[in-house]
Amino acid sequence: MSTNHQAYKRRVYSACVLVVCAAVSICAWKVYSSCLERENLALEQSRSFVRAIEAHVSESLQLIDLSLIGFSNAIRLLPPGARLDPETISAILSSNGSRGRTDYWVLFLDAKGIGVAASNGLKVEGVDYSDRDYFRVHRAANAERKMYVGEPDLGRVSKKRIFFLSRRVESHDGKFLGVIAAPVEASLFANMFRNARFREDVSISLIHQGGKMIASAPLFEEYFANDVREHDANALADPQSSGTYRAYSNREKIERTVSYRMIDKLPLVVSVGVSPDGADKALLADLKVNSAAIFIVMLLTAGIGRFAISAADKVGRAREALLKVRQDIDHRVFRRTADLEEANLRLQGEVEERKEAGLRLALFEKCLSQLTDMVLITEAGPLMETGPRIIFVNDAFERQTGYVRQEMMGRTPRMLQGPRTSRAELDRVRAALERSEAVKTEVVNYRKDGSEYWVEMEIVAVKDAEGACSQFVSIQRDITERKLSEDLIWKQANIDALTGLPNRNMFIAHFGHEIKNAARNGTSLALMFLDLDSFKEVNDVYGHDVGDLLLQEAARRLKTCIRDCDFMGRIGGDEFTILLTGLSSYQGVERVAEEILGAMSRPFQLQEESIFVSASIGITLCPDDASAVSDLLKNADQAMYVAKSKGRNRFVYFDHQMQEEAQRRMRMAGDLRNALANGEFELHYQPIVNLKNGRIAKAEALIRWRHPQKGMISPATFIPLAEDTGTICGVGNWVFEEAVRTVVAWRSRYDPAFQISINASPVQFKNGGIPHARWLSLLDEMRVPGSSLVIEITERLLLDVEDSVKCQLYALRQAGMQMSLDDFGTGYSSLSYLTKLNIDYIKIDQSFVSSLTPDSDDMILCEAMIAMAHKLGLKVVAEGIETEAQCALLKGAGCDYGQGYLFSRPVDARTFEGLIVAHAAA
Ligand SMILES: Nc1nc2c(ncn2[C@@H]2O[C@H](COP(=O)(O)OP(=O)(O)OP(=O)(O)O)[C@@H](O)[C@H]2O)c(=O)[nH]1
Repeated sequence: MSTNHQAYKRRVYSACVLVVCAAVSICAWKVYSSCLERENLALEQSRSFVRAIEAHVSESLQLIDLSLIGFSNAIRLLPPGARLDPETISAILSSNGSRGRTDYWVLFLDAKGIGVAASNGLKVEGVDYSDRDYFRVHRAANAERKMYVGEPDLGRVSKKRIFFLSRRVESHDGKFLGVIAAPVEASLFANMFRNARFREDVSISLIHQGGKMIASAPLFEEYFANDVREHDANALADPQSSGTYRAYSNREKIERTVSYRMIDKLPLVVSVGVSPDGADKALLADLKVNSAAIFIVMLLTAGIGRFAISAADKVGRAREALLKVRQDIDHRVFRRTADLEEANLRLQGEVEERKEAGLRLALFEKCLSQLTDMVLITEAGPLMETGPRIIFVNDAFERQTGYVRQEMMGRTPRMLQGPRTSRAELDRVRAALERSEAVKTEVVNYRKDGSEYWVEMEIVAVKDAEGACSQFVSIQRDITERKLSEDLIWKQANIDALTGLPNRNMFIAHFGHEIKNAARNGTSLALMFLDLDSFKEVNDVYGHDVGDLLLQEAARRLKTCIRDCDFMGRIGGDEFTILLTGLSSYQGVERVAEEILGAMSRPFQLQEESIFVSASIGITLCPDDASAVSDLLKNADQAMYVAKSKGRNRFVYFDHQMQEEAQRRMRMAGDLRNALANGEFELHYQPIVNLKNGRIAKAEALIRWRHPQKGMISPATFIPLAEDTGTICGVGNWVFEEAVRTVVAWRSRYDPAFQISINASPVQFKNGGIPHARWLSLLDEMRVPGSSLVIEITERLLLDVEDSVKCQLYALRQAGMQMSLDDFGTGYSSLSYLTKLNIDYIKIDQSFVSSLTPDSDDMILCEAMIAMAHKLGLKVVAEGIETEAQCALLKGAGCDYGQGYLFSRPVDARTFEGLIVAHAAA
């Protein structure tokens, strides 16, 4: 049973209880109100009744009074002197209306109260009525001329229960004639009262004010003429008014509510009593009726309630069943509606989608046709055997390939592939597509006309609703230009343009791979570092173009000496590296090195010239010597450097002493960089003597390095290092400044024309150049002319002379400085440079002087060089003069100046000054 139904039942119970309570309350209220009502009604009835009785009695008595008035007037109007005898009075009384009436009659009493006659023939004549109250009242002198009602009593003649109405009869002159009285039968009113009672308990009374009962119902006979003053005291106490009081009748054993009323202007009281018992009975009857009604109502309520509950139970069950059915129906309807709405939405969505799809398709087609990228769509057909069939290509695809669409439909993308299309890339693409994965690639494709182009393509798998791959979409872009430029950039970065060999970058990268491969395979490698010997001279003598050709030819020859699996590159000007790979032993290495030396030593036939060069090779072994690219390259370089130093045209294996030597050089290079700042350099001076007069005319400044730990280090050791490391520029500047300061001092002290020669390295002219502005400003500052200095340059500088070098030499000469060509005769000096560069002095190398004897070749060469120099206007300085004989021979040959141990070793400045002084004194 549902909670609703329980609630309903509770409501029914409550309603029943309410109905019963209401019925009981209504009945109680009804009883109570009817009780009140009845009492009020009884009271009201008694009041109305008493008024009606009063009216009736009053009216009846007024009628009788009218008779009395009539008789009275008739007697008064009798002629004066007429006798009031019984005949006359009887005549008067009989002529009027009272005759024949039974309820009252009229009698006349004379002035003495003796009966004269009666209207009904009653024998009252001579009966004394003078004791009657009414007679006494009327006879009194001050008697009022109005009707008087006498007390009830039994009639003296009639013997009836009567009371008297009477009037005083006077003569026309006011003389008392007697009393006209009308005895009225009380039963007349008693009967009327009896008939008027509406209930058994009701009592009606007419009481004389004197206290005697005139008429009553019930118990008329019993109460007549009884003094009821005690009983009806309330009514008689206030004769002017009306009212109500409670009275108890001992005789009837009943209590009544009595309403009384005084009859207007008469000494009579009418009272009507109503017993509350009567009302109680009625109330009881009402109660019974009401109780019965309540009982019936309760029964009915219970019945209805029970019926309602059982009906409600049924209704509840039916309602629940209905509710369930309804809920079920509602649920179904709801679901159905939802399904329908969903289906409707779906349908609408589908319609919209189709519309959109149509629009999209049109848009896509438009976009695809206008796209600059190529689009190719294939079915997701067999990838391995025939390849997927083409089902769509866009306009860009047609333009790019030269095929029209119809030619491509149904065929496979293989029609675009060719010999340079990477198989490996295609395999990778195919593998990805078989997994339905998107894939990107760059491949070479071929147009209809056979020309190739690079494409960058991204292929994605189009999947159907079940996730199965249905098509492949390939978006392609022509990247030929990018590839070409990438290729070019790559080549520029990796390939030596002159020889087509891998350059330093590529060689190093490949070298790294080979080291890994060798480590993996357990094989060894041999690295050769090859530098052509004196290749610079080839350039110098035959020109750069010939040098290029020679390098190309050298590369070709080298290739013939190595296997396909070996790898070689050009890593510098005339430097080649050769990597012998997959070696199980080093036995073949030497043979290859010798073969290379042989190939290089064969003459190079270039531009109808036979040119001879050789090569120096440094060899290092991996993993025996090292396993890192940089270490191996360094090793081979060091070994090559040693091969050079051992006289060139040879190969040298790397050993660890070389490494130590290299490290020593590295340390020294570091020390060299600090030496300048630490003031570790000194200038020593060697005199240059004027051979004609024997005086010290000049001094060559020679640098010395006083190392704090290693002591004095020779320039032959550190100058090449300074040149290699670039510190030579700083060192050269220091030398210049120091020489200027010295020459200033010595010029002022000893010889205003004194000159100091300083050596300038070719590297100084190349690396940043000579800071001639700084040098000249120093000369200005020191107030010394440029001519106080001689710059000694080597033939190397002249051989490699470039415009920038020429400019610098020119600038120095412009400042007044003189030029001296050092080591003259040992190199490939071009004599034309001597005049072009305004050389002032040539210094004959000491190698010509050291073994100088008369008629020797060196003597002839020296004489030739001196003669040539003089012819060109140059002065000659002979170096390395150690003996007087040498000095004499050179002097005899016309040499201008001499320098050597014969005169002095290089000495410090202070000692040199001593030499000047001594020479001057000598
Ligand atoms: N023709 C030509 N010469 C080059 C090229 N690259 C560098 N050189 C020159 O090759 C020469 C290399 O000289 P080095 O190896 O230092 O000296 P070298 O004359 O060979 O003397 P050693 O090596 O000491 O035997 C320099 O003169 C460069 O200017 C090039 O591509 N073509």
